[in-house]
Amino acid sequence: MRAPRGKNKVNRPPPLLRRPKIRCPGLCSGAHCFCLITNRGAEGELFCQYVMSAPVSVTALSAPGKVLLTGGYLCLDRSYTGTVFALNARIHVIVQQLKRGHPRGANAPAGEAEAEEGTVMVRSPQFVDAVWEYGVQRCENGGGVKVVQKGDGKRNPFVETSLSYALTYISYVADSKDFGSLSVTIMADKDYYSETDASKGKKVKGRSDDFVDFGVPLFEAHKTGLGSSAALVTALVSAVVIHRTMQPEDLGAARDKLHNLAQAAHCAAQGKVGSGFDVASAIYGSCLYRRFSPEILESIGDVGSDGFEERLFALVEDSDPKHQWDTECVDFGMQLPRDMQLVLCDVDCGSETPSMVKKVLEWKKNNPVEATLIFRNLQQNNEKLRQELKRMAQTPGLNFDNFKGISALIKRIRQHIQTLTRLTGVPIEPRIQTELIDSLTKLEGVIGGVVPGAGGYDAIALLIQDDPAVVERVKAHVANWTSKVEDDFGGSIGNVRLLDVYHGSEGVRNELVDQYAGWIWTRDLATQGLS
Ligand SMILES: Nc1ncnc2c1ncn2[C@@H]1O[C@H](COP(=O)(O)OP(=O)(O)O)[C@@H](O)[C@H]1O
Ligand SMILES: C[C@@](O)(CCOP(=O)(O)OP(=O)(O)O)CC(=O)O
Repeated sequence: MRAPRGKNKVNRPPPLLRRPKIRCPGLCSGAHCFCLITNRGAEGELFCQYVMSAPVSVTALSAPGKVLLTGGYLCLDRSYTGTVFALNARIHVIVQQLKRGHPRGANAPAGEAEAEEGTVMVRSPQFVDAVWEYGVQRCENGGGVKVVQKGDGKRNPFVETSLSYALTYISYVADSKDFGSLSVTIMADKDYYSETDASKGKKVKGRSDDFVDFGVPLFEAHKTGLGSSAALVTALVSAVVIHRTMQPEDLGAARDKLHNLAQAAHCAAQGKVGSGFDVASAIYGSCLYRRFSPEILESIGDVGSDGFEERLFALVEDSDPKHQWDTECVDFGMQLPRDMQLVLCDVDCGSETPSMVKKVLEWKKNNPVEATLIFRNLQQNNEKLRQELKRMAQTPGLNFDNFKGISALIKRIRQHIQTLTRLTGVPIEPRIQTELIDSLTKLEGVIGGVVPGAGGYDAIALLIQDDPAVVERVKAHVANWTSKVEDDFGGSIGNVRLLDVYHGSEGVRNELVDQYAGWIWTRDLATQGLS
């Protein structure tokens, strides 16, 4: 079914005043010195507005990061499941419609005539030089809509693919290829990346301190492994689709289609079909996840190939009887039991998931009997743990003293993971992680801990009593942590620190724009009654 075309949600503001050209000290990091200064900050400093045009409507939403508590490797196979928890760390995307047909005029670089028809300007203002400008290209023979990066800056495949997929879908649904120009701002909660000197720095007057300035280029930032790309792709495709074809209140009803679109875009950007648990939790929130059959995405082809838009439309609408979506997200939005909290400990070390996955799958293929035995054992215990958590979440009046069964189940799961580590020769739970989890588990108030997802030298997940004193105890324990064992894979642990991240439960959701004050064009939004 074709959805109605988007409507402007607010009245257009009066045209911007043109001012003399000055290098911008602010939001765009000076990268766009062709822009005209139009805004004054709280201390009288001038900020640019990219001057292409004035924002006329805005859509803001966010999607959560994830932690795959159990089911790493298993959930790549539809015979098994994974329990994924959404986190309260979220990636936000704000889409602003820019005034139509407004050329970049005298400031436009030569040879960019097509930019005047449709430009997408994407910024991640928490990072240095994180600005990507795209022209919108219509492809022949139903090949869809492709965004083409201008300039020779480092590409961002996740942003680029999400935009191409979202615009292709919209143009087909709305039967129009006319998007005007869009500005997209990406904001990430601070715990997606390790701290930097800048992120620990002082608050900037007039700018919301819900978000921090990392002060480094994005590609130098050290990820903490919360699933930034899946949350980003999910928030970005959802924001663009909602912005152009729906109203924010349609988000709930559109979830399944947005899930299909985000899975397709994320796989294309990654260049591989993963289990998709991260995109699913970004859309639906915490859930028991069973993956989709990988064949569903195999025949989609590339943006620009003949008939791509029709194939993408059928995929998103789930209208191809030969390739029907079979993702299962059960109990989505599930909660933890009362008096229980989930926290993550960053070990400042990160692992290479793709090669670990490849090696485990190779081992599984070469050792089918052993692999089935251990995967089944793991699945059974993972399922027991999930059922127990669910039962406790639904039982009133429980507290920490009731969590002994959970501790025992986690221990058993870890024994199987340690066996898998030994058999595969892949550092899923390497010895230095075992040492850290074991020592944390002995602390009063800690229920248990696991290496989530693919494991490796990534952050560990702890279930603890929901009490600030326990958080302080864990923090004190890991401060100045040094390993006393020799690692079986030669790994080492850097700074261990408790991330300020908890269970969040909720999937993609609409956001209010006032929380982005100082990061987006709030002055204009305020005059439009939006902030
Ligand atoms: N704040 C951001 N702004 C723009 N792009 C981002 C941002 N955060 C992440 N990305 C994109 O996601 C990529 C990281 O994805 P990936 O390596 O799969 O890590 P993760 O495990 O966190 O998903 C980055 O290289 C970048 O392309
Ligand atoms: C191995 C896996 O089953 C789980 C990987 O989980 P992680 O949370 O480790 O993933 P990344 O965000 O890619 O680092 C692969 C999958 O399911 O896709």
